[in-house]
Amino acid sequence: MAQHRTALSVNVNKVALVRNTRHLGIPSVTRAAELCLEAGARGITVHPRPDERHIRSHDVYELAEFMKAWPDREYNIEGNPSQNLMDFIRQVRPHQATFVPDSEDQFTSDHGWSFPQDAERLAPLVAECKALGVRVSLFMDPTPEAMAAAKAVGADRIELYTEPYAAAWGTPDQAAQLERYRAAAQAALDAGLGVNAGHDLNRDNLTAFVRGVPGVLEVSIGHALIADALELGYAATVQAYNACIDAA
Ligand SMILES: CC(=O)[C@@H](O)[C@H](O)COP(=O)(O)O
Ligand SMILES: NCC(=O)COP(=O)(O)O
Repeated sequence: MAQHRTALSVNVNKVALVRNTRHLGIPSVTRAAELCLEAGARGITVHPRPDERHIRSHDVYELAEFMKAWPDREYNIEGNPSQNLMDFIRQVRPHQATFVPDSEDQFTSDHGWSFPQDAERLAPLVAECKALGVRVSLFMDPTPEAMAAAKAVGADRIELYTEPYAAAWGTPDQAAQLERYRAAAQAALDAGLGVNAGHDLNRDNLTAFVRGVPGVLEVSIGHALIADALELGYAATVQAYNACIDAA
């Protein structure tokens, strides 16, 4: 059993994706967030991409207003600080900004920041967030050697990009992948960083991840969780994911 309970932050991008296929406003992104928080999610995540394919600007602001009624829960906004993210951070001041090095038209996130290449442009943006009172997490591949550099640019946390772990689930590579993430998380902890994780986590692979990777403070989960919610409903789904965390 982990020493702390890993927080579940529900990414509601995919609710907006369905909503955007009509002009009817359903399904509601804020109602989804409300049902997830009522069921025990510890936070809400959005990744407003520049093309607004799912989360749109108005969603970011409406969720910011909505989250004021949930002062003990976390609002996490993800994105590339060289694109649209910083304007949202300046206006909304969420609890956490997760910097992700996606291109403008990226299909989905598929890699973390690179050091030393990205250090010079990240440092002032990290500093600006922290001056605004916003915690900064950097989306990172599971590379232990990069963690000291992430700390050096001022980040509070890193978010381990977990798609390679998820892709290896149920294959002979599973144990080796988990070991990569364990080592990367330990290096982050040793550097004084908090550890988040996300991308393609699901009800099958979550427990082993939280059990095997030290110090995971938060998992942000969207695609699989919202797919499960189509079958089970938001409340039962959030409870099931929290049960996966507790089973670790
Ligand atoms: C950083 C990360 O892994 C998530 O933000 C993920 O990319 C969600 O974005 P999509 O919902 O657009 O795939
Ligand atoms: N930061 C990861 C996230 O928010 C959700 O990723 P996914 O579960 O949609 O792959």
